[in-house]
This record gives sequence, C-alpha cells and structure tokens, in this order.
Amino acid sequence: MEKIRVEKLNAWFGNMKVLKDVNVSMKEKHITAIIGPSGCGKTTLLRCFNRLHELTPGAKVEGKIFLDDLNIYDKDVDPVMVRRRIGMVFQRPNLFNHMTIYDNVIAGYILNSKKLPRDELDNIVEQSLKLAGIWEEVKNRLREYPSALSGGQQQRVCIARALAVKPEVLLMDEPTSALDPISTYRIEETIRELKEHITIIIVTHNMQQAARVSDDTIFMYMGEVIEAGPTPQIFTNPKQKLTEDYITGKFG
Ligand SMILES: Nc1ncnc2c1ncn2[C@@H]1O[C@H](COP(=O)(O)OP(=O)(O)OP(=O)(O)O)[C@@H](O)[C@H]1O
Repeated sequence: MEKIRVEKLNAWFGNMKVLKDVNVSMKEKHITAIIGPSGCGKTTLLRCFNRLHELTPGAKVEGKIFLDDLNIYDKDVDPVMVRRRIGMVFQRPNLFNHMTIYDNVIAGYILNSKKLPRDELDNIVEQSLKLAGIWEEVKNRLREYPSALSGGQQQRVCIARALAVKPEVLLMDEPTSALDPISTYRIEETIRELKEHITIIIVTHNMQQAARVSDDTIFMYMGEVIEAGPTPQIFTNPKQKLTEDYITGKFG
C-alpha cells in the first residue's frame, strides 16, 4: 500500500530550482532508498517530506505530498503535526548534550510540555531504545549524558528519540555517514528490523548500503527523479541508461 505520494513537486533555494517536477511514491512499511550524485537534491527531497525545507530562508516548495490521504502542503495543515507523524534522523547524532539519555529519548514529550505519568514515560523510553537496538547497552546508564556514548550509540539513541513519539514514517539522511563499519552494520540491522513497524525513507551516498537495506530505490539526477522501482531491479536491470551509468560507477 502507498504511504506517501509526491505530485509535481518543485523546490527552490532562492532562484535556484533544486527539485524539478518530482512525481514518485513510497510504500507502507517498505524501506525506500534515495540515491544519486552529490547535489542532485536527495536531502532537499527528504526535507520536503516533513516540511523542513521551507524553514531555510529564501527556500520555496510547490506541489503536493500526500501522507495517506492528507496533502501535507494544504494551507490548513500544521507543520508541527506533520513532523510528529514523519520523524527524522540526521547525518550526525544531534542529542541534547545537557540532557540525560533518558530525557533525550522523551525530549519530544518534554518539549511539547506533554505530561505523562512516570511509569508511562519509563515504558516509552524502554520500548523506543529496544526498537532502536540499544536498550541492552544503555539500560543501566539512562541517567548519564550522551557524551559518555560512542557515535554509533548516540545515533541509535537519536533513532530511539525519533521513534518515541510514534511516527508513521522515519526519514534518515545518511544516518551512517559519520560512523565506523561496525556501527554502520548495527544501524542497518536496526533499520531492517524497524520496517515491521514503520515506513522508512533513507538518503544514502553508499550504493552498497542502498542495495543491502532497501526494498525500493529512487535514483535522482540534477533535481529530477530519473527512475524508481524495486531495489533488485534498479541495481540489476535499470531501465534508464543514466541509472545504469551511475550504478556501474561511470560517474558519481
Ligand atoms: N541551504 C542551502 N542554500 C542554498 N543552496 C543549497 C542549500 N542546501 C543545498 N543547496 C543546493 O541545492 C542543491 C541540492 O542539494 P541537496 O543537499 O538536496 O543535494 P544532495 O543530493 O543531498 O547532495 P549531497 O549528496 O552532497 O548531500 C545543490 O545544488 C546544493 O548546492
């Protein structure tokens, strides 16, 4: 089933058009990878999904993105609600250093002044850290600060924090680009486990990673979607010459 559908999406930074008539969709509880050479618009497209792009001064978006039946760019849609339903994990771990690991996981609740009973919060923290595959490593360290954790552990706490508010979609912008191979492997494992619960869209520079983790792949070039389809087909039998040239390393 389709979870997200993009229709005639165009985006700008000032006068520079960086997304050109993008039409593409993502299936529910699938992992969709967005690949393409540097500067082709992967991150911009990702940031349109939770209405972050428009926060950059001078940036503009036109077109529609449907989350189920809701066009998130409709005039009366609240971007904060969109960001609750569509969470995001960034390239580098960005935990709040002055907050404990526990408080970081429930930061979404603290920042929204949403008061929940302690045992409910405890439960959210445990479930989120379990889903992010880091519970065993931090369950006795919840009152410590993030700086006590490795980069890979911090990134998994970031994933837990994003999951804690129970989003339907998780956006990941090169989530392992700052990590060593073992941490990368563990995050990829976590991503694959998460798809049982959630729809995932991941931007990656790393084609092996796209091939390893994703069900579907979108190939972009100079602001356009060139080809989208099941990952095995994109990697072994692409329809477009440009896709084939990129996949086989002729440019990139
Ligand atoms: N804050 C910004 N202000 C102006 N232009 C920007 C800004 N961020 C990105 N761009 C430009 O928009 C275009 C698309 O960038 P985007 O970051 O979406 O590409 P990308 O495919 O994610 O690249 P990379 O793989 O290098 O991260 C590029 O030409 C880039 O230089």
